[in-house]
Amino acid sequence: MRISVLGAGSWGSALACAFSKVAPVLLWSRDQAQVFSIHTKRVNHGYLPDDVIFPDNISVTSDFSSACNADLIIIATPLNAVRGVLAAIANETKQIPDLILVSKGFEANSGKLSHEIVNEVLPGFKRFGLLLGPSFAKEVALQLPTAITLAAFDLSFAINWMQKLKGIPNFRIYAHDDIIGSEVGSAVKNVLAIAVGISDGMQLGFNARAALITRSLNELAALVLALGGRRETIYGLTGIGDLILTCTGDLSRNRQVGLELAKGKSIDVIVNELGHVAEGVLTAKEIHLKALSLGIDMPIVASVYRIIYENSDIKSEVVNLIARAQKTEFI
Ligand SMILES: NC(=O)C1=CN([C@@H]2O[C@H](COP(=O)(O)OP(=O)(O)OC[C@H]3O[C@@H](n4cnc5c(N)ncnc54)[C@H](O)[C@@H]3O)[C@@H](O)[C@H]2O)C=CC1
Ligand SMILES: O=C(CO)COP(=O)(O)O
Repeated sequence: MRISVLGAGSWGSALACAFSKVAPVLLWSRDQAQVFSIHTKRVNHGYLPDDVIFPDNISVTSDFSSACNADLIIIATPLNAVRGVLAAIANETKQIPDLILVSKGFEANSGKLSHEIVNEVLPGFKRFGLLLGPSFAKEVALQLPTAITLAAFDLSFAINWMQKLKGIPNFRIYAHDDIIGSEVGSAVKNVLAIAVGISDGMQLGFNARAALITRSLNELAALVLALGGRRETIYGLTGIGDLILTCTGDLSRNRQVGLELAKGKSIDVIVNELGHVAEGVLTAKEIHLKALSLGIDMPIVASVYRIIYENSDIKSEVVNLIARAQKTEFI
């Protein structure tokens, strides 16, 4: 079994390390200097801790063609690069290998989810799944216990790869067949983590954090159901699981964006300083527009949208959230 991972950022590198426990892995990066550095130093400085040493059965390449020659390709770029990567694979080979996508978000401008992008770029192609759930790259790379969901429209695809990837230490995969619910939860939680980061950064307290996470789950649930996901998925790893992780774990880049916004920094400065993708920034706009067009009430997402895109005052947004018209809890 040959596995290729496309994208040598934090998550692609962590997954390469994890999958190398069950098969040889070819890690592709578009950056030749990075390939040379990983090849010679066996670390991916700036993306994973320097004490994560790449095992010998991970090879690194900038040759896209050789990376397409695999039994399984993992696409681990930011979501907005997925369309181009899929097109490049289709351009490279007629025999497209099984694909697992791991990006979280809605595509900028189109508002599409990963599975919709696959359907557009590779019409009729069915052998793909999404690996999503609460999983900080650093902790996976350090082999700390992680449970994650592999969702596919065809459950047998997910079960097949769940079984083939068995044996990665401390990495437990659950198969699932609700791609839409899994994807939507994974995309929305990033925006909500920015909100919780703002609240924590403003030191609004533990009550506020609990309230925000709970009401966030309500918003996440509303969008999952409106877009055709299943209710049970909301309470799974890609729903509440990843929401809790990203809202409370300081390793989250999205939470960090919120913490920095609370200090009064501009979003451009924050994104520039971060040096890694925080999908919630672009996704906030897509989800806000989607909620408006579907008539779904998502006040926390709307606040994050206004703070990022309309330079709205953070303190006023907090006041407005609390002062919203009274309502029953579950309607
Ligand atoms: N870091 C994490 O803990 C986790 C990240 N994810 C998701 O994985 C995706 C990637 O995240 P990270 O690896 O953390 O981001 P990152 O910012 O650490 O790395 C992104 C990598 O993608 C590369 N890249 C960007 N555009 C590209 C393109 N057009 N073609 C080829 N390579 C390109 C960059 O050069 C960089 O190496 C995101 O959607 C994120 O939400 C999912 C689970 C965990
Ligand atoms: O998706 C993640 C963990 O499951 C990573 O979250 P961040 O992108 O906010 O770091």
